Amino acid sequence: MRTAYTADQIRAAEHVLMAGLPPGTLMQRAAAGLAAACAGLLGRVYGSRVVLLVGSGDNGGDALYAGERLARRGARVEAILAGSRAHEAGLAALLRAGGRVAGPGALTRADLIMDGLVGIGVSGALREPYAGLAEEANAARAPVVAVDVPSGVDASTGRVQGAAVRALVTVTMGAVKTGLLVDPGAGHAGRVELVDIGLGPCLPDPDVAALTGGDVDDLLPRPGKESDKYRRGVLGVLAGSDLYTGAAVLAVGGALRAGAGMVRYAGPAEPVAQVRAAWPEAVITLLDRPSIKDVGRVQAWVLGPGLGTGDWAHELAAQVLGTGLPVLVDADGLTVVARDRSLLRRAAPTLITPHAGELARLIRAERADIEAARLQHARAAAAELGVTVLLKGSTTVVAEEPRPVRVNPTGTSWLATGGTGDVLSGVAGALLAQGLGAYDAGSCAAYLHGLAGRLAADGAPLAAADVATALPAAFRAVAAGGA
Ligand SMILES: NC(=O)C1=CN([C@@H]2O[C@H](COP(=O)(O)OP(=O)(O)OC[C@H]3O[C@@H](n4cnc5c(N)ncnc54)[C@H](OP(=O)(O)O)[C@@H]3O)[C@@H](O)[C@H]2O)[C@@H](O)CC1
Ligand SMILES: [K+]
Repeated sequence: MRTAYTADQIRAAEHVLMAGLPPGTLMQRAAAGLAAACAGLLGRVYGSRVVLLVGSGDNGGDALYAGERLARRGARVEAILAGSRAHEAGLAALLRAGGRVAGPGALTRADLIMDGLVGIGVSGALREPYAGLAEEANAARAPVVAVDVPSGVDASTGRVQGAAVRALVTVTMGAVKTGLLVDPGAGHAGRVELVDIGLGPCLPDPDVAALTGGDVDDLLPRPGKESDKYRRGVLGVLAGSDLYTGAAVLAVGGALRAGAGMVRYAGPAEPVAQVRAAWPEAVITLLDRPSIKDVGRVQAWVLGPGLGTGDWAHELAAQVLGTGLPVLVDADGLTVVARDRSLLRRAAPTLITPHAGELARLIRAERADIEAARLQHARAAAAELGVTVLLKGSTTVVAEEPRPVRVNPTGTSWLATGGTGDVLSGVAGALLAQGLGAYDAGSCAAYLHGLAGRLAADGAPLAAADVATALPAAFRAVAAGGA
């Protein structure tokens, strides 16, 4: 499990750790790790040109001391001082080692740029000249190594207001910051390398966590010798309408490929015909009225993809949400519950899987605000609605009170295409039916779906059905430890 922390959590932990150490110890540990990461990127340090962007705080201090170390190994190190002051001892050390102070023009001749403008001490959008320097660094040909966080990214949330550095690598000190795992910040951070400065024992419970392939493998239910199709978990899928048939096919496909012992599909004639043709494995109930009475026993429900939003959908929603079983609500199901949020008041687990627009309707917020601050909104929605929230998008996050938000590390932009959400709902529903809690089912499903998306896309556009087809490969990659 990869864990991450807010700026306040890091500061508090640093405070405790620093109290027992000689002054400057942590910054030297940080600088040593930073210099080693830069040396690794440069390959040959001697003679290379390193340009430091140095802000007025300790983030600049880290850069100056790392610059000193590289200068002692023969690099030509130049520091651009962005603030009215700079870390005094750090600057003196750099100058003693042969480094010098330069103007912004130095950026064009750099082999490597170190971004030490601001770290966890930033507040608000970057001011000038910091903002302009961030943009010049982004435009330069040299790779950028961000110190602790890319300047302009909020370390606690991943929010970006205005200009922000785009790094190839972010070398982060002591612990990963939440903003490095959540877009848009994650998109600016590049590869995140953690420098151990001894903070571990001082850290509180994490703010967010990201599953690894190994974690997913540990969480996934495996059929045992005693398993039969009923004991492995039966999923009921209420999806599709005479107008939208594809959603039903994709949701059932996702569920069948995600290990459900059996998938029961119930719907009107058109999607029934399509599901029957695509998935002879599914057990089908043709509905001539909105009732789950004749569907048979299930361990969990998926409600919503392509279901429509009229009385039919509302009646089915009321019935499944009235059961004591886990229910996943997606797509049209979300529109129905947004109109009548009392449907979500229930004791059994409920996993909702909105994208930003659907969540906006549910919690009466603006879509743009949700996209800019995904974590906070997912968390707030989970608390307000009393459900587990899987918020889909550039970074998919899973929030459930009172646990750390799970941030999904897999995925590809190619997944932003119609129907992939239907596959995801089938996968998560199948995991619910197999007995995983909503939090684990949601985060494992997001991981596997994102990985299947990557495998299916492989650098080219994909169709949602390809994601379902790639699911077995994703399961195998996780089991083999290769994901
Ligand atoms: N503590 C530790 O033990 C360790 C800390 N470490 C390192 O220290 C970093 C934190 O250092 P920090 O607290 O000095 O804050 P930092 O990120 O440099 O920024 C503050 C400065 O930025 C400025 N500024 C603020 N907002 C701005 C804006 N919008 N636009 C422009 N400028 C803005 C603000 O200027 P002012 O407003 O005061 O003029 C202030 O001077 C941390 O990320 C890590 O790298 C490591 O060495 C490990 C040990
Ligand atoms: K920085």
